[in-house]
Amino acid sequence: MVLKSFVEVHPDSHFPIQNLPYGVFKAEPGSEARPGVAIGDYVLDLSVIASAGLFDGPYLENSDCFNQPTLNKFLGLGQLAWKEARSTLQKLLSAAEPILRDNTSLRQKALLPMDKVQMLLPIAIGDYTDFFASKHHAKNCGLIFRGPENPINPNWFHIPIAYHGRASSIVISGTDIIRPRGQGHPTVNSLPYFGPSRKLDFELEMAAVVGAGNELGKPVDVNEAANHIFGLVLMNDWSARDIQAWEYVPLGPFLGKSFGTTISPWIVTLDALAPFASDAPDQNPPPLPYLAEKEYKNYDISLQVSIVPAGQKDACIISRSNFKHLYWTITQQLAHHTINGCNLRPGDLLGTGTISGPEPDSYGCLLELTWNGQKPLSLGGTTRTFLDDGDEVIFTGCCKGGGYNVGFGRCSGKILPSPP
Ligand SMILES: O=C(O)/C=C/C(=O)CC(=O)CC(=O)O
Ligand SMILES: [Ca+2]
Ligand SMILES: [Mg+2]
Repeated sequence: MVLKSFVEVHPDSHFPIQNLPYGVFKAEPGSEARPGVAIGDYVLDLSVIASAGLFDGPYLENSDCFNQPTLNKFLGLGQLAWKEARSTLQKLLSAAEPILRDNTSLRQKALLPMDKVQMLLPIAIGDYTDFFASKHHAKNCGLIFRGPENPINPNWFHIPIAYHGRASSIVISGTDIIRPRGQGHPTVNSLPYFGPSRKLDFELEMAAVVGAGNELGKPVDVNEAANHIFGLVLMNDWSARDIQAWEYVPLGPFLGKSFGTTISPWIVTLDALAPFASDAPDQNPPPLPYLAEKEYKNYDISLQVSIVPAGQKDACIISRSNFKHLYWTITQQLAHHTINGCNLRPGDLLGTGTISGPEPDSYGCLLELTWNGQKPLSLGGTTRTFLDDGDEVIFTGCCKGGGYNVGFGRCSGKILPSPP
């Protein structure tokens, strides 16, 4: 039988009792930030549950991890504490359990309507890394940026390539993104262009949130790597293609990427995603032993990108992709990240890279969808090559289970004009 909550949850909801993703919210503008989990259209305030003494297992009983303005402390406690929290919360919220169900005053204090609270960044992100793990995306970018000779560099099939991103400009879904200014390619015999980016793009990604870290000098074994990942969020790695194309040869992404990155507010745990595990694509050539896994696992997460064009009300779907298309798994990414001894810390964010599928309608950015502006997209009676000021980009992600969803909600951002 499918587990049910006493909280009424619509069958289409992303947040049934099987999910219970973690976020950080403010009940009112002046109030303190605190951790919560999503259940249907409500947020369960974990500080209230903790104060009521309802986390009574060995790992959480005397912990103040739910009286914090971020989830970092809880993440650092490790997977046994996460499992204890999940089983405590699933029990408390289940239809059969009277403790919270039948305590009206506690219920009113602990369950807050989601549309009344403000969601914040759930973690303090010390370091942010962005991988490049979709073969389809790597190939398309190679064809566009480097030509048909060798679209994918040979090292790509051996190394989960990444770049170090900028943590300070990571923002929560719903935050406006200011169009960056920067340098673009000179035309023949002229100086480089300087001004507002003319090729502003999104990148459909997900990101792993690091739970327990590793010590400097002590790499994480690839078959242990899942124990270090707390969960996943949706991520938009906003990218200015003109700035990127001019600056990144030979060193890689810098100002073309660092002006903003958006994440969704709810961290869906790997425990909630476990029923949706799917086989990752075959890796040929086989990876080196330190990247060889007992099981190559992705998750079947349907992803969708829509745009509300400037001045319009309705969203137009422009791409449908899936997390399962990633070539390098998140566990290989994490193991590779630490193989030189680099230490990860609770709350670090590891972007997967743009998640493009094999079909043109599953590409994960406008660079690919419009083939660098050569094939404009039609949407809502207008067309786009790259993003206009006023456009809003919305990602959603959801796993469909037997009788329930495990979803991520949305990750959105609207483009504001560059400063004058
Ligand atoms: O050089 C290229 O082919 C393009 C690279 C990127 O845009 C970097 C990036 O953000 C990787 C990714 O999202 O997959
Ligand atoms: Ca990216
Ligand atoms: Mg970015």
